[in-house]
Amino acid sequence: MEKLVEIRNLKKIFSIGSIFSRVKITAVDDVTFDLNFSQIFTLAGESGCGKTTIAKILLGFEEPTSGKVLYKGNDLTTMKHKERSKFMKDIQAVFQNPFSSFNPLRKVDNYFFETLRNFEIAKTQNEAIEIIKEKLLAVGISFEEFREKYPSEFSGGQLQRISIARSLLTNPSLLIADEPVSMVDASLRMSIVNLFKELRDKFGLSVLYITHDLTTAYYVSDKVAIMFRGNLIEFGPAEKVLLNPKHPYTKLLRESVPEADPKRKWTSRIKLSELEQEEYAKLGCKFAGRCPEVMDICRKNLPDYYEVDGVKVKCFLYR
Ligand SMILES: Nc1ncnc2c1ncn2[C@@H]1O[C@H](COP(=O)(O)OP(=O)(O)OP(=O)(O)O)[C@@H](O)[C@H]1O
Repeated sequence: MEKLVEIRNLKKIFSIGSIFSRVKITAVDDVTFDLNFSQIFTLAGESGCGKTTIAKILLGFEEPTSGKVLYKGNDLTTMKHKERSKFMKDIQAVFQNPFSSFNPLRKVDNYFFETLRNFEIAKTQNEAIEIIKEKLLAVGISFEEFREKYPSEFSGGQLQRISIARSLLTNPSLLIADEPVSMVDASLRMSIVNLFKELRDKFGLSVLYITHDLTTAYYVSDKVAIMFRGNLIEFGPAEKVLLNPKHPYTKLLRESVPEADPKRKWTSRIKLSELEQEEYAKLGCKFAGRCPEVMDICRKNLPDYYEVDGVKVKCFLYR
């Protein structure tokens, strides 16, 4: 299968705190993976493990400290702003809270017409309406129920579907969806993430799905990578990783599915918990302090990847 995104040895170091109490954390630590065309790739892990930082680097909102991101063979990390803007159309994002993506005083259809105008996708109003109808149909919303309405006239689930339709207007190859259903009613979550599969099959879309929720991840993903304190600790085909986890952290994560924080914002102030600081600073395996199967070596050295049953696992148990 052809590669859409190639992430190579990606690293992002943040400095947090005041000059008197500076802390450095490697939020993304030597991360390498491929995302193929027409593939749903899930990054899963508890809050603060580095998932969103990877998404931000892909979207150009953060610069990596080192490493490469190749998109369709082009290195996004060394590209000048003007060159990079060519890819803005091709990589779209959907966020946790659909209500914060739209101004409450502006009709939602305005955003759609504006995007089609800005990217010169439709030449006439009629052409624009046809494109909008097609994209809305793909997410199960009719043009009639959508036109001339304000964001507050939709439910959270409807508005998230509409956000997804909006992201499709530019015919992207990649959709980055960061916790897209954590604020949606639990009964509707599956139907929304199932859209990713339909869009993959209908438009050949690839999706980078970022979540805490292993249940939706299991149903929609082709591949899953589990992250812990900046490292991908286990990745491979979704069924193998989630039905038969190898890493002790993945096993624990399966038992206690953490909830996403609904107050979390992409721009919120950064505060590190003590546990987070301590784990990020560890020399060996970052999970050693909590691991039920910890060995001496885990506290001193960071394990390599070992291949077990088609899955890559960063754990000395598989040496
Ligand atoms: N701009 C920043 N400045 C300093 N530290 C940051 C910044 N952005 C993220 N971090 C820190 O990097 C670590 C990884 O954060 P990130 O948001 O990528 O994690 P996450 O897995 O997406 O978690 P969440 O789901 O809560 O957003 C966290 O410890 C966070 O506090």
